[in-house]
This record gives sequence, C-alpha cells and structure tokens, in this order.
Amino acid sequence: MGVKTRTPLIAGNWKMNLDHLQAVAFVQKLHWTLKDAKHEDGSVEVAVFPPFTDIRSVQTLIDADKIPFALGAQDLSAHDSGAYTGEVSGAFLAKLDAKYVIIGHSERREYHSESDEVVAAKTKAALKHGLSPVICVGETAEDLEKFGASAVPVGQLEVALQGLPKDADIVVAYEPVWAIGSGQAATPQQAQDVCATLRTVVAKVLGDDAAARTRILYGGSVKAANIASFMREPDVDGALVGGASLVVDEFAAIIRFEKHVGV
Ligand SMILES: O=C(CO)COP(=O)(O)O
Repeated sequence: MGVKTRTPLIAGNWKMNLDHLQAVAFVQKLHWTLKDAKHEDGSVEVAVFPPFTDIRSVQTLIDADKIPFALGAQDLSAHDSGAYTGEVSGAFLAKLDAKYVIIGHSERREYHSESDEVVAAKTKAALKHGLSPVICVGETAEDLEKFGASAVPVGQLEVALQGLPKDADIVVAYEPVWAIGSGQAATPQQAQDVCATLRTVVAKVLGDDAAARTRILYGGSVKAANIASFMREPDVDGALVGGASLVVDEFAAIIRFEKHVGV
C-alpha cells in the first residue's frame, strides 16, 4: 500500500453538548493549544460540529481570529425551505460558511427513524447547497453477529451514493454502533477492513477517482491513546470523534496524532 495522499480529517461531533458560550470558549482554547504546539500547519484538517444554536457564534470567532478549523452541522433538512417546523436548511448552513454536515449518524437513524432513503435525500440536499456530507454508516452489535461487520455499512452506503455525480465531494464515516460511547473501539484491523470495503463501494458507484480522493473516517471510542493505531491503516483517513472531542487537551492530542505515529 502506498503513502496516503488524502489530507487527514479529524472531526469533532459534539452531539448535544456545549451551549454557544461554552462553544466559543472551547474553540478558543483548542486553537491556543494547537498554536502553542505549532500544530496548525494544515497537515491535518480539523472540523468541529457544534449544535445548531452554536454555529453562528463559532463562525464569527473562526472568522474574526482566522482560526483554521472547518465548521460543520450535525444534520440538515432534506428540503430547501418551507413548512417544516424545527428543520434547518442546507442553504442556511452554507450561509454560515459551514463546510460539512453529518448525515445519517446512528443516533439519528435510531432516535429519529432516519431510513437509508432519508439519508440519501439529505446527502443530495447537502451537495445541492455546496456542503460536503459526512455520510455515517455502521452496524449494530446484533448486525455484527448476524451478518458480519461489512454487510450493513455497505448496504447503507450504496443507497446514500445512488445517483450522485462522480465528482461529488463527500466524506464517509464508518462508525460501528457498538463502539460508539462504549469505550470499546473497533480494532485498527477491523476498522481497516470495513473502510477498505467501503472504498470499493465508492469505486463501484462513483468511480476509481472518487474512491482515491474520498476520505473515509473511523468513529467509535476514538481517543488520544488509540488514534495513532487507526491512522496507520491505509484506508482510514481520519476520525469522527464524540466524547473525546469535548475535552480540549484530549482532542488536541488526537489532532496531533502524528506525534504518536512515529513515522
Ligand atoms: O458517535 C461518534 C461520533 O460521531 C463517536 O462517539 P464516541 O467517540 O463518544 O464513541
């Protein structure tokens, strides 16, 4: 396997944590921590995914202080505008300079009954508004026992990618549901196996160029102590981090994974 050419992406999914004041303080501290460590050279892309109510404040801070973090949302509406109470349009997120939007996180699939078809519609909505969808796929413990690790994520990704243009700017996140918030991460080999299989799905649906370009992240109990072992794998291009993205020093250490890779 050759040297990875894709820019690693370390993404913090804050879920329903940190209000807008806490978010601003957090982003400032993270920025200072990385700056002190001289780790804002662009070798790793950093993205934060705050709750909707924080996005404007974080955008203003990032903009004013020229902080090199990308901004993302945790969800969006499949619709552009209209009578959809409580929903947020991709157009509004794009206006706030959001670059990414998480789609089909397992918590939305489970608690909001989001089907593969809804995920596909939201993926199209994101691209329509110039946002890069971070398409989440992953199997439950039960799926793992019944079908093995790859079958469910492959099926989910195939539906999400259907009908997308070959040059679609997407990110895929493999998040085994049993590893999320459990403290029990997948092994690097398990993550590599599924990420490599997902890359073949991208190749089959969108072509080889898209497969070579698309970043595939691992998510599920990622922390500073295990990030390097995932990043060593050829098909793991970054991480979607939950709990550990809420602790400045821990998240900064994850972003600085190269320090532990020892290449
Ligand atoms: O769901 C996740 C990120 O989207 C992973 O969460 P944890 O890192 O807390 O396991």
